[in-house]
Amino acid sequence: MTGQAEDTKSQPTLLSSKLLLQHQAVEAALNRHVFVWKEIEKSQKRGISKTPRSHAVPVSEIVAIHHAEDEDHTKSKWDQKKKQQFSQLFPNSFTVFYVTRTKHHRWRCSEATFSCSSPELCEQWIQVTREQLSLLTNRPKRLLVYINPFGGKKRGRRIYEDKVAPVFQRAGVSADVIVTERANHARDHLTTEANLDQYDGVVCVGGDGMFSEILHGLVARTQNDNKVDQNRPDVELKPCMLRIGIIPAGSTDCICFATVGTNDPVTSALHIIIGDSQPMDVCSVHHNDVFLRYSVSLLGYGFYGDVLADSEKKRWLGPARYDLSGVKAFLCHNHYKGTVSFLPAEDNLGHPRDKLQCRFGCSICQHKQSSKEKLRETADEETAAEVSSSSSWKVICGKFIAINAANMSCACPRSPKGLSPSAHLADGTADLILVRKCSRLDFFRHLLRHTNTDDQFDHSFVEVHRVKKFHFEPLDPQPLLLENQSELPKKPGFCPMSSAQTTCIPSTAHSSWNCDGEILNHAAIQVSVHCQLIRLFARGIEEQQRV
Ligand SMILES: CCCCCCCCCCCCC/C=C/[C@@H](O)[C@H](CO)NC(=O)CCCCCCCCCCCCCCC
Ligand SMILES: Nc1ncnc2c1ncn2[C@@H]1O[C@H](COP(=O)(O)OP(=O)(O)OP(=O)(O)O)[C@@H](O)[C@H]1O
Ligand SMILES: [Ca+2]
Repeated sequence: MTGQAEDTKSQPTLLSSKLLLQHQAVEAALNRHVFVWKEIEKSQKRGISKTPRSHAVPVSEIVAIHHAEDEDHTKSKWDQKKKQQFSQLFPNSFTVFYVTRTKHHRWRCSEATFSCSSPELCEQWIQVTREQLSLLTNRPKRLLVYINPFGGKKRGRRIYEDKVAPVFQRAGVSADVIVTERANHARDHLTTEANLDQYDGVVCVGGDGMFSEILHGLVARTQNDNKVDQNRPDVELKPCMLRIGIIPAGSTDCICFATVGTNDPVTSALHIIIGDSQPMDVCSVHHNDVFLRYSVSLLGYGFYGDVLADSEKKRWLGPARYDLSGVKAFLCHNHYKGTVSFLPAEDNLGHPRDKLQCRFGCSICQHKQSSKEKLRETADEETAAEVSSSSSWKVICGKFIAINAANMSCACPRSPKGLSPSAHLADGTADLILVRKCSRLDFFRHLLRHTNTDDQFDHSFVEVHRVKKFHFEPLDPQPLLLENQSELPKKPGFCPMSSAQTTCIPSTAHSSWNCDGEILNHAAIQVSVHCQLIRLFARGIEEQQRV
């Protein structure tokens, strides 16, 4: 039995009785925190006595409780029929649906059906359990769902209808669904139209691009409602009240993977139902005094900018476009001149190479949360100014193959540990990775380390800093105009001081920024990390799986 089951002893029991679980007599008990059932001593069979098994489910992980005969839309016709037959044999039965953990951080909705000795007892179990569930105020009741029908392998709608909607229905979560009709439909609807008062959360069904739409819509709406000007690079943004759920149906699903540990629609649906909450940092990106975009995962100039710029022309290839463009960018082996200046984070926020990974209940992110709250409570602006000026700006000038700012690990199926394995989801910092000009073989070694256990920062040409803000200036801020304009590359991605004089055209010495999978129009940018600006229906990656 788990530690939580031990809790039954210290908490007053709300209900306990003998029940039948698949012909096996059990002693079941419910208190505020846990529902436990224990087999009543089994009769000795052929002289072998079996140890009675017991099971404990935290109330916070109970999805729902229903009469066993209730219709269940998650079941096939065959299973429905079997259920009906069972209900005829055992009329006073109820089914408890609860979270179970399987391999690779996947969650599933399991069920156990208990038969009672009377209809009154059955009603009592259902009522008392539902009362306990209603006390869990963090659970959403009504959601606004946006589905991108064209994301990833174009299976968003099917994924939602087949895997997610039935589980929401079982849990009594209602959803207003909007299938998007164009890019930025979800963003615009959230920013100006949606009546958000009636919802407990917003869910996107799609990839990182779709998440980015929800992020931009929700953050813009919150700032507009609070009269905060997003164009001011130094402004303190208002945190968003509604949580965001991600049902993964995209090409990379990096944000889902790095906050849940897997890109599995049912797992995400269960995290939403039980009302998990994971705060997350958001980077604002400005060009001078003009707001460009927000980023939560990767801001990448050079290699990842070039990969993205090229991959946009190959959208028809689906998720494979990134691999093809990745190989192309690798072969081009471009490097770019520029100046990076950054404001380092305080020492107590760890270091990108300290091997302390951000996990469920991460102490670094929690510490940050409580100090942020304390600061808000005292409204002590002097202390705030002191904290933010505790370190000074550093400047690095050079030739870079890649400049990556990872606001979180960026773990994804392509790279399970991510671009910066020790980056934190909610610490108010990003890890700034500078990959200087090096040989193609060295860069290959560096890339390869994203897929194995070796340290990708352990190279002389790579440096990594934990930062709160950074600026980038390309060496030549004005794009160089060639005499013959037709010689200019169509996208800024493939260009410049290529050491591989293959198909790459020498030109402007500029790459472009990949901002969570969107190309930015400016190379010179100013970036600030806004600590815990949003919250997701997630809990971070769980350390040990209880299988
Ligand atoms: C030798 C194998 C090395 C493999 C190295 C893989 C490193 C992969 C790191 C992935 C980091 C993803 C960060 C997430 C960014 C998202 O906000 C964004 C939106 O979805 N996704 C992309 O921009 C999509 C970016 C996708 C980037 C894919 C890069 C693939 C590189 C392949 C290089 C192959 C060299 C082979 C030489 C023969
Ligand atoms: N109905 C629509 N028609 C066309 N584009 C759309 C529609 N709805 C959303 N989009 C856009 O499609 C883009 C890609 O969506 P999404 O992220 O879901 O899938 P993806 O293929 O995995 O892309 P990514 O690589 O960004 O994860 C998003 O930038 C979004 O703005
Ligand atoms: Ca962070």
